[in-house]
Order: sequence, then structure tokens, then C-alpha cells
Amino acid sequence: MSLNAYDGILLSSFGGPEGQEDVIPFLKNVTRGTGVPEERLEEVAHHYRAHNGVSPLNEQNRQLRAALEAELAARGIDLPVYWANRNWSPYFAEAVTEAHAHGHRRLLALVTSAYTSYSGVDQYREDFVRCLDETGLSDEVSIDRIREYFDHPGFVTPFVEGIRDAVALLTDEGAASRIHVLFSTHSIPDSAALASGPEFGPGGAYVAQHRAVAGYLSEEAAPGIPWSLVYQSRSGPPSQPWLEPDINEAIAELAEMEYTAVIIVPLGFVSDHMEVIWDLDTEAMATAREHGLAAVRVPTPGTHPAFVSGLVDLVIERATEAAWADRAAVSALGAWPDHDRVGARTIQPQTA
Ligand SMILES: CC1=C(CCC(=O)O)c2cc3nc(cc4[nH]c(cc5[nH]c(cc1n2)c(C)c5CCC(=O)O)c(CCC(=O)O)c4C)C(CCC(=O)O)=C3C
Ligand SMILES: [Fe+2]
Repeated sequence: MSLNAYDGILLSSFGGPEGQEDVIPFLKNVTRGTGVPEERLEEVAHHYRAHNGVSPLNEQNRQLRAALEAELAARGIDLPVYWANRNWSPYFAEAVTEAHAHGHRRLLALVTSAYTSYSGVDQYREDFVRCLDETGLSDEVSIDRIREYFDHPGFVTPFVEGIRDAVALLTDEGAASRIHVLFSTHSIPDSAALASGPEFGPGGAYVAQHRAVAGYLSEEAAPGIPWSLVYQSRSGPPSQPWLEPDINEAIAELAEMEYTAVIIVPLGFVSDHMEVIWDLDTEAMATAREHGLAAVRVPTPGTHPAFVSGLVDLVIERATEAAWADRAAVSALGAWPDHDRVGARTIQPQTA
């Protein structure tokens, strides 16, 4: 298949440290210009230190790139996949310079972030603009960015399977009578949530998207089991309001309400990176144990075949400018709109 609209894919991610000596420089990159307090940085440094200073994220992205290459090849689509990050090497400027040197000019960015937020959308746009400026390639290279895929079948299918497995496991263990599903995502400041799409009310598009997918997953994979949307990985100064409740507080409250088991769904995350293996597998699991609750953490999409193939479907959808009605989406919000192009002389608006 020839997809003339693009000649390369830019797998775009957050980046993470690859050894103890990277931890502090990485955290400085992440928090530059933000009001994250010193105590919080030390706390988070400790999470990385406990894993030899290595974030699992980079290896997960290398595996995702390999899986995408295999899926593209299997479908006869000739597009190279470049991988680059916001906060750690390989940085966007390196990958875009390399892509340009190989003769590629029209890149499509697949971002490892499924929802609308500053971190997941606008900040990537700023990264792309800056990297084209820095490399002097703004006139030659363009970068389009795939739409938010929070309700694409490729992203939700791994969660459907994981939740069904967790229900079955807890039912076998006899804890079924009082299960609660906790859909967990990254807390962000209330003001940032609102700014993600004020037309959706106080939590903005960010909260509306999570609620929509959680509702779908509940019906599809855990019908009749109560659920709630909870938040994790709060940062920033204590004086600033962030989305609540925190997952650990929610677990304590469920124990008081005589629930006996929780299913923890890492709904906001694409792979098992540090926020998942520390804040959920280490902290939230310990909280559940303290309160005598059985707990199962569902896998993230990672390199699940449905996710990988869904990402390739999204590439095809964008490259062929698929009709709106043909764009896959499982939630009531429908397929999220495309974003405008960055670079290549003009910023061309994409029409829906
Ligand atoms: C919405 C969101 C996502 C999901 C969407 C997306 O993927 O973008 C996300 C992902 C991630 N966040 C990550 C790591 C960190 N995030 C931090 C800080 C912050 N995150 C925020 C939000 C988000 N973060 C915010 C509002 C801050 C406060 C500072 C600021 O206003 O920017 C800090 C600094 C320390 C701290 O404050 O916790 C670290 C180290 C990693 C890598 C994990 C690994 O290494 O395996 C990943 C995938
Ligand atoms: Fe973060």
C-alpha cells in the first residue's frame, strides 16, 4: 500500500533516564519552568533510583517501534519509524535531522499519550515547532500529529481483556461479592483540566474523555460492578488544586465501605512506565494490602497486537483522510478531531 501523504513516522514520547547519572538531569528537563517543589523531585528521584536509575519507558518504546515496523511490513506499508522524546535522548531534533538526511519530509507523529492535556498535546506541538526551528528544517519538513486515540478500539481492547481477566481471577478467588473497579489516570492541576476543553465543564476534555472510556469499559468488561475514576502521581505545590480523589484515599474509603477487592485499571497510560510500576504496582498495591483488600492491576496496552494494529489503522485513517463516519471510536464522544500541521512553510489547517 502506498500512503503518499507521509514518508515517515515519528514515534513521539516522554523519554526517561537510562542510568543513575541520568536521573537528576532528566528530572531537571521534565520540571524546567514548572512549579514542582524540591521535596517532590527528591521523592520521584527515589522511584528511579530504586530501579537502577532506569525508566522502563525507553525499552517499551523500542519494543513498540519494532512492533510497529513489523505490523507496517506485514500490511505492505513502506514507512520508516523514527523514535524520539521530549525529555531524554533520542530528542526530537536528532530524529528529525536523521529522517531529513534519509530524504524524508512529511512525517506523521504517533504520540504515546491517548488523551487531551497540555502534556499530551500542546506540549508536543511546542516540541515539534521548536525542533524544526532548532534544526532549521521548518521550510522542508512537516509534522502532522495523530488524533487523541483514547476511545479507539486499538487502545481500549487491551483494557477490555485485562478487566475481564481480573474479574475472572477475583471471582475464582471468591472475592467477587464486593469488587470495585478503579480507573486511574494522571492527576493534573484543576486549571489545566479545565483548559483542556472548557466546553466539557470543570474537568475539561481530559476528564470527559476518561469518563467516557471508563463508562464504556465498565459496560463491556465488568457490567454491574461499581467503578470510579481516580487520580495518581500528583505533583506541584500543595496550595494548587489538582484532580482528586487520589487512588490511595479511594482505596482506604472502599475498605471502609466493606469492599473486598479492587481492580486497578491504568486507564491514562500507554505502557508500564514508572508512574505505573511505582505509583500503582508499588504504592497503590501496598495501600490495598494495608487495608486488607485483594487487588489486581490490569496491563497497559504496551505492545498488545490490537494496540499496534490500531496505531497502524490510525496512520491509514490520517493518510487517506478517511471520512469522519469511518473513523473508529467506541465512546459517545466519537472520533477526536485531527490537529493542524507543524512546519513545511505553511501551517495548513486540516479539515474534519
Ligand atoms: C497528563 C500526564 C501524563 C500522561 C500523558 C503523557 O504521556 O504526556 C504524564 C506522563 C508521564 N509523566 C512522566 C514522568 C514525570 N512527570 C512529571 C511531572 C508531571 N506530569 C504531569 C502530567 C502528566 N504526565 C504534570 C502536570 C506534571 C507536573 C510538572 C509539569 O507541570 O509538567 C515528572 C516530574 C516529577 C513529578 O512532578 O512527578 C516526571 C518524572 C512519564 C515518564 C515515566 C517514566 O519515566 O517511566 C510519563 C509517561
Ligand atoms: Fe508526568
